[in-house]
Amino acid sequence: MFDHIYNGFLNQKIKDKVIVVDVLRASTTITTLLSIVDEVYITDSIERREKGIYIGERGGVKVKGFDFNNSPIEILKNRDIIEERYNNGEKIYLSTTNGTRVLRSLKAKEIFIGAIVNAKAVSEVGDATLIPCHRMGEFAIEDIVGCAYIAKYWGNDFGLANPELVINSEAAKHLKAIGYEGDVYFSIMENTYDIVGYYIKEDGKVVRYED
Ligand SMILES: O=C(O)[C@H](CS(=O)(=O)O)OP(=O)(O)O
Ligand SMILES: [Mg+2]
Repeated sequence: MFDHIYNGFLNQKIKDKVIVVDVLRASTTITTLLSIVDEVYITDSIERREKGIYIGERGGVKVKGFDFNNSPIEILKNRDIIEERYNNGEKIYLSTTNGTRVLRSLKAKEIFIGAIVNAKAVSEVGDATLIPCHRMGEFAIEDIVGCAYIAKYWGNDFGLANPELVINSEAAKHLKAIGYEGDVYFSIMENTYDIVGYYIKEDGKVVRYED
């Protein structure tokens, strides 16, 4: 059933508006960051090129030399220092294994960031194509579930808006194995935020969407 749905996502017509969904954890992290700062730069590099706050991971493990992992809980635990450094002029850079690479490669007129933590808010951007991210090139059930949570507000969740599917996903098992179980439970807390990230491709950054 899931392959059929995933292929359905892959074969859908890309509308002017797309919603990129990476529940574990890039979309959840970006939405969390936008509750603290006004913009998040998206990069696929793991180098520290200029002064700034570098956040990211490869395979779930914080990049050596980065400040924080792609972890919403780690970010909230450090929100004061992030806010202080950001207010002192440092940019925030996010680089993750899957989600930020999908963002940088996607071509669409308007690109929004969707997750379970902002499902209702992002569903209100209007008629959009849901783009579930992969996980290292493989099908990621947690991202299909995230799309279902958003589609629920359009009238049909395909019976997939089920947090157990996220908790029991391979990505969640991996995060639990490397000590980030808290992020899994944080990521399934529906509508924690009414913030929607909007990716300005030409600037390489995500800002809060103001409709
Ligand atoms: O950091 C994450 O949760 C994942 C990497 S993995 O799937 O845990 O290896 O990256 P993301 O780009 O957020 O899917
Ligand atoms: Mg992911």
